[in-house]
Amino acid sequence: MERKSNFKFLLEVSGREKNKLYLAAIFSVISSVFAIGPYILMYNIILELFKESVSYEKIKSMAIIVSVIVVMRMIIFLASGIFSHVAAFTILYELRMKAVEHISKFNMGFFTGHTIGEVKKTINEDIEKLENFIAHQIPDLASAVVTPIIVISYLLYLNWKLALVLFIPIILAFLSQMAMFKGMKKRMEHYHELLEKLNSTIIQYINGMNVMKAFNLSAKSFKNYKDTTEEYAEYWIDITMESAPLYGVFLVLIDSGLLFIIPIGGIMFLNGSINSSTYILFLILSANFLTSFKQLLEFGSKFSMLLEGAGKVRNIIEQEGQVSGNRTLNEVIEGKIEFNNITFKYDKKEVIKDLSLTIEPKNIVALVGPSGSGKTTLGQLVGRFWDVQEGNITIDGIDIKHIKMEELMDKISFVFQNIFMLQDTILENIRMGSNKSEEEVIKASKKAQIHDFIMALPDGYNTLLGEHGIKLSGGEKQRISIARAILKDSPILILDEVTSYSDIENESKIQEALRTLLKDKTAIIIAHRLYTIKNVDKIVVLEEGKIVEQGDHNYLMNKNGLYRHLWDMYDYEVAEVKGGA
Ligand SMILES: Nc1ncnc2c1ncn2[C@@H]1O[C@H](COP(=O)(O)OP(=O)(O)OP(=O)(O)O)[C@@H](O)[C@H]1O
Repeated sequence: MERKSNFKFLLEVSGREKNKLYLAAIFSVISSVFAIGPYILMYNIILELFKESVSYEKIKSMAIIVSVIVVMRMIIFLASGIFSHVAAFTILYELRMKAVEHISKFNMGFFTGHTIGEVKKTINEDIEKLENFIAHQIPDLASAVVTPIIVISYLLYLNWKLALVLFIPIILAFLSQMAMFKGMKKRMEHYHELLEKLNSTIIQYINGMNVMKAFNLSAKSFKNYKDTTEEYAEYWIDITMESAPLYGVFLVLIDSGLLFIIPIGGIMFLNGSINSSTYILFLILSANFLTSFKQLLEFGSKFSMLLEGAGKVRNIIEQEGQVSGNRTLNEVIEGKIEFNNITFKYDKKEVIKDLSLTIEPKNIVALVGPSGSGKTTLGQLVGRFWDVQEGNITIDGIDIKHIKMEELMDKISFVFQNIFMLQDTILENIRMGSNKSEEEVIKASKKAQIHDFIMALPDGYNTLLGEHGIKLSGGEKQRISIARAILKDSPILILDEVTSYSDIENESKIQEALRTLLKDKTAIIIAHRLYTIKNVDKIVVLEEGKIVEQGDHNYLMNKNGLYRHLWDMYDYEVAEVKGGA
């Protein structure tokens, strides 16, 4: 069932460049027909040589025809390759763009359900395998089907009885192939699983190297990689051991065609049912016929591998993305956020439970609570990183699911702890694809307290970040990310407060930058350090996905509940640190 639809998908994908592919297939067939030409001429030359008076003129002209055919075949073969490759790379480009574009529509859930290794393998390797199918196998298949048909039809026409003899090795070889492919689909699925595992262990091993080194875990992780590589090697050894005998039988049977033709043809020749020329032609063409047939059967083995890969590509391309709403928002919005009886679970466990909360326009609300109480999740739900299962979230009374995704993203800025930097200049890292001018970027950077730092760099705003450029400290990245948000100037802000600052100077600069950023915005601060949120409009205390208290600092301190308890613990920790220092 799945196999069929994966095949359909392959045809559909290839169909986008069908004219080029038809041409490639036609040229490929012509080139294979031309490939038979030299055999026929060879046969005629042999016949000529057997004649009593050999005409060297005739042989010479046949030799010239053979060379012309060989050259023409080469040209036609090249043309077929050019058409199929142009088609393949056009399709591959489209598929890759589509896959990458489509991925951005998935909610974060997709990326927790699939490893980076898996996604990378699909976009790079599985799509690349389609190139093999489109550029090589479609034209090869066309000629592998057409050539044996032409040859066998001709042989049947010459002498159908002797031609039927050729079917004996074919039927036997076919049976051995069937035995070889039994359970192939399962094996191919296992092969792809192993390859993905191999990919993700490599990525994990390299990406996590610094953390693992710090914890002395690199040996363990290396062991994971080693084990997966071993498993992969064992898989191939098993497959080879299992299929090698059957493949050997297949090859022998296919090549045994002449074993049947020589004696049976010989007997027929001796009893006068065929003449010598027919006998010679059979000997020559049956070898050609069986080789093309071998190609056709071998195609089957590559094909099941390809279908499995095509299935993976489909999984990404046809995976339902997050449905964007179609409502647009006013240029200027109030920025009121309401959570109406929302319930959310990542998997089975409810992380947010029937929660309701209203955040008035331009108010700053801090979410506090023990680790794992759902603060980050609640913040991310506003940007539809995930969709709630029950209830709804509204902005100015409009359900966020109904708002156009681009509009929603335009109205919300996120400042996370884990800041992603593009491998680009600082200017572009602050601009983040917007068309804001350099002056505006500089203004935002000044407000974010990062301008002086940038100006002290050798290339200023044109300094490259990333692998080939400079590295930033955590606090500097934080200020760049604040500059991004100031420049974007969205009315709503979701801020995941950093847990620790590298130094006092950085800390005071970041606090100053945040004050500018938060001015006149509706903001949700996911708070980890209680003293930074003492003055916000409302503090919401979460525990196991529920609001247990809310109010301002003084109210909550007097209430003597969880908030007070968190403060007591916090004071104790701070005193400990100070005492220890
Ligand atoms: N991507 C995810 N997939 C599955 N479960 C998740 C995911 N992210 C968080 N969780 C779980 O959801 C719960 C709430 O997590 P969340 O990060 O929202 O809490 P938090 O209050 O922000 O915690 P912290 O203060 O430690 O950052 C936790 O039990 C966590 O394990």
